[in-house]
Amino acid sequence: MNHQSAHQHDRDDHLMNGQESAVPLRLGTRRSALAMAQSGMVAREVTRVTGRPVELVEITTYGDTSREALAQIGGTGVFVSALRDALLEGRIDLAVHSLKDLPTAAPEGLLLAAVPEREDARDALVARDGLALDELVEKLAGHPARIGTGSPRRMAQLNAWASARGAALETVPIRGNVDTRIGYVAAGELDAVVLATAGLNRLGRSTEITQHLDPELMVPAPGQGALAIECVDAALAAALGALDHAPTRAAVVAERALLAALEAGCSAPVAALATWVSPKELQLEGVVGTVDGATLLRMTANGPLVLDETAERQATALGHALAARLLEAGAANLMGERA
Ligand SMILES: NCc1[nH]cc(CCC(=O)O)c1CC(=O)O
Repeated sequence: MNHQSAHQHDRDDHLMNGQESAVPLRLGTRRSALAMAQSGMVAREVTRVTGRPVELVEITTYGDTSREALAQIGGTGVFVSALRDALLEGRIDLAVHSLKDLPTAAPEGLLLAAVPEREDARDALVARDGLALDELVEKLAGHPARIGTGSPRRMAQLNAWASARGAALETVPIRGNVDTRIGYVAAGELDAVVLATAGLNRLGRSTEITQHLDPELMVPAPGQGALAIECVDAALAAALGALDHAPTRAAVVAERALLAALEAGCSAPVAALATWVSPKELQLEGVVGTVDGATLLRMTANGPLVLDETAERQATALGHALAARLLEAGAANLMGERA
């Protein structure tokens, strides 16, 4: 009997702990297939490191409802603001964003709890007939290849690639989710579209990629392929820190420092990619140009970087140093040339 009640006592304890840990964390997410895929993956990881179940809370952002071109509605923050509002109002406990959609300035009270390990940062071509970019323009024999992208950064680098080869290419501004964009190619309305490799991988659609666009051809957007987990509560942020990948965080901090410094000085397309050339050296490549591709400034900076508590400061310094060199080389003159 004694034995049984002791056993019962254990079970009650266990149940109480179980109940405490069963309070679900509310994870705010956009509703797009890509956002849901990313949030589902993060949700499983959050449960693994916190022991708590996660419930997805769908939030509609302005970027999801507006039909306007992103360059028109301002771009920065349109996919993010509604999620951040929900965090600050306590309607959700954490939010998952694509890091490249995250404005460089964070509002007071939000913590960047984790930057998980980055997926493939490269852009990807999804072209008709399984073609790569050079095969596409060759096959069209002087008729301009029609390539869909709404991104000034992608337009600038596609146009620069084409003019360096005397290839005929026309960028067509498009918007919409991954399905819609690939649909233009399937329907024969466009010869190709450019999308982020990471998004296609996360959606299980990597087989539709006909060419990975290496940085020599196209440097990705700052933060592309990486996710950001934001929250308000410091204890939760500390627990979610287990999902942080220090080398990824340092890389995206460098890329975003470059973006922030250039945003102040120009509104031209900006690309940035930081890669680890050794475990203690980060290389940052930055591109600023005009949408027509006529001017493309491209520079690289290397910095020794130790992944300790000063890592973010070192990465920021690397981004700022490269931005200063780009501005000195004329990046500021590209100001206002956004198309
Ligand atoms: N602006 C939309 C957006 N934000 C993040 C991604 C892709 C996923 C990522 O970069 O992590 C995309 C779609 C795309 O560019 O194809």
